[in-house]
Amino acid sequence: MQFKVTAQSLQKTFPGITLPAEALAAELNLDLGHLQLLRDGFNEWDAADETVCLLLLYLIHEINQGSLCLHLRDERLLAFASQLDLPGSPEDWLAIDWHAFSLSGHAMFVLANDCLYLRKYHNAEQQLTADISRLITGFTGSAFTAEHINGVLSELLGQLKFERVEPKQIQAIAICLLQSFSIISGGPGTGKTTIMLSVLRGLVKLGYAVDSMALAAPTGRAANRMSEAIRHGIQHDIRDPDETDQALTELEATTIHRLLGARATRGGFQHGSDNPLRCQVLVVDEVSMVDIMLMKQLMSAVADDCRVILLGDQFQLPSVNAGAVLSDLMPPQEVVGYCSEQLLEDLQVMLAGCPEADAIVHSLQCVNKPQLLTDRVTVLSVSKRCQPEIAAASELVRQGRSSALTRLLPVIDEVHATPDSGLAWLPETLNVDQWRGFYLNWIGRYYQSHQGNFKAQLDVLEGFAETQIQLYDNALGAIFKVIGQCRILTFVNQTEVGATRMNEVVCQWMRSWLGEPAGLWFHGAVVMMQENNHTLGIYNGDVAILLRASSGQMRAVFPHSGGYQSHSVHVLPRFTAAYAMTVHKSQGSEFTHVLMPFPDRPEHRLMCREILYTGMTRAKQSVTLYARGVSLRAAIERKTRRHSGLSFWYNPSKKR
Ligand SMILES: Nc1ncnc2c1ncn2[C@@H]1O[C@H](COP(=O)(O)OP(=O)(O)OP(=O)(O)O)[C@@H](O)[C@H]1O
Repeated sequence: MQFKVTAQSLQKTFPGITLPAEALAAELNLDLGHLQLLRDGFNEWDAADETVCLLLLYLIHEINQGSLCLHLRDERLLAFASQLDLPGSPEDWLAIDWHAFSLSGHAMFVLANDCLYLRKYHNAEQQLTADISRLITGFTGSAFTAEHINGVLSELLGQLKFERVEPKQIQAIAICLLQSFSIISGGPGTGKTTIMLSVLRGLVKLGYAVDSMALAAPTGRAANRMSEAIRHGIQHDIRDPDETDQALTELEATTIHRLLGARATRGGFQHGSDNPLRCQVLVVDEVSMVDIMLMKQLMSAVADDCRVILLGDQFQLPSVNAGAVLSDLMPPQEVVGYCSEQLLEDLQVMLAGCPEADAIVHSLQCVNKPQLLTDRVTVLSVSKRCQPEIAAASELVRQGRSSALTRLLPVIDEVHATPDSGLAWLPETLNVDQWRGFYLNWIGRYYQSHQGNFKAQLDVLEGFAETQIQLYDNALGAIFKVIGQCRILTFVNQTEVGATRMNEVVCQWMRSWLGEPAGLWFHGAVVMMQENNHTLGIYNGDVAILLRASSGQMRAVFPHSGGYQSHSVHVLPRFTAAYAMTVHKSQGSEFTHVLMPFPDRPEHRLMCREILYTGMTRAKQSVTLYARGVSLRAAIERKTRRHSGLSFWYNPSKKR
């Protein structure tokens, strides 16, 4: 938990140094923990002057914004320095002897490639780089020739039920079978899970045992979705699944923390370089949510004979903690689609007989000096699930094209005009009561138009027999379909456009619509967990419906392994209403219709492209934005920027 630093605490921490404390506290994202570390240092360092102090405060700010380091030539730093009359230039700052600043005999900072690091982040970055290199160049597991893969690949493609497998999907499967380390990035519905399934099936055909495979994701909910997706894929997308497919459906994905054996009390992990994981294939999903420290630990625990496949969407929100590992590992836009001559030759052999072979080969360009990751990444871009207008609009957001997007958005002025399909923009002109009326109408429309599936089924479930939940599959199925219809996704928790307030207002309306008495919770309330409970198999972000059971007790019912499970509300982790949730919480979920209200301050720090992109791409059918034009433009134009030294994997000689 971070405590916001005040001007007063800054002055107290650095009494000998004249600082524009008010400006610093207002503009920088500082925390007390890091500040105390600097205070301890300043007591020991003779050479620390005002410039050092300000640069280190800016370093803390950058770390708290998710960067691993401070780029000493960064334009924003230069603008900030000139605003504060900070003496010197980047050349002077680079010439400071940063190694001289140590605490208890340990150097605290590292300067590398014009970037200033706290040592722990530099070490993490170095170790991650070394481990990924090791997994690529020192792989000791089974490798397959292109000829060998050719037979398996055509069998795999022939077993997919789709009318057309996209060229990039085929390329991704081929690359994952060929390479010991590969990454697939793509937006929602572009087929990452489908590819993963084909790759796992291919590896089984090539001789890997199902029990040598491990699946992991950063959160329990994402891990659950991964296992469910495999079961669903085998059932629906594969022609004539056989026994090994059946075995694959039994693979249970786990959280990365659990896989690594995180120690609850002593901290640290059981698995690392000295005690590697035993799996020979590791697939990690939702990698955009994994921070540098966890990724470093995970890669260090992967044995030399293990294949690694990373899946995620590089354009989604980066991890809560420091780093943007997935996007750092992906190629910059200008080198997407580049590969080595060797890969091109291999692809020609692997794809022999495949009707898409020419399209794939012609979409690639050879580079003279391939780097470590050049031949190991595939970007998927055709969504097989998302409504085309939403896909096109989210692409404009991703590219930061605010004018093009605002031109594309149909402007509406009332709730009845919100579309059943596609996009709409309601410019923010409503007063508080009108705004509440708007979103109650919006939510009410979906719940009321499905009354028979929601209100009527709640009557069926009133006083349900808690030990025989399987008897209510139909009623619960109908209810969860309605719950998945609509969600308000917010940037913030507080204010009239924040999840907390909106949930209160919606709960009040729901209670009265359902005719429920006053009280803390009610029969039919839709709720979301805010913590994990591994024993119950319940995870942060899981959504449940509260129902009164035959015992009179309120119970929460969750979808679980194709059926449902119920728990007394008294044993649940902390939970909240789920009609509105922050975009951060919605990661990995999908809804038919999404309403996104923007904070009215365009300069709000959460107003950024990645949040808007992540929120919009949660919607399958319609997105309605409630925003001032200036806020909408600000969000699209502000890109999250996290500095690290990891982005040199494609062209190390390129200067930033
Ligand atoms: N080539 C294809 N043709 C038709 N449908 C496809 C194709 N590829 C995948 N699908 C279907 O599209 C849907 C989305 O695919 P999948 O779940 O693999 O995407 P994803 O990228 O993993 O999505 P998410 O990020 O939301 O988990 C699935 O229902 C899948 O069956």
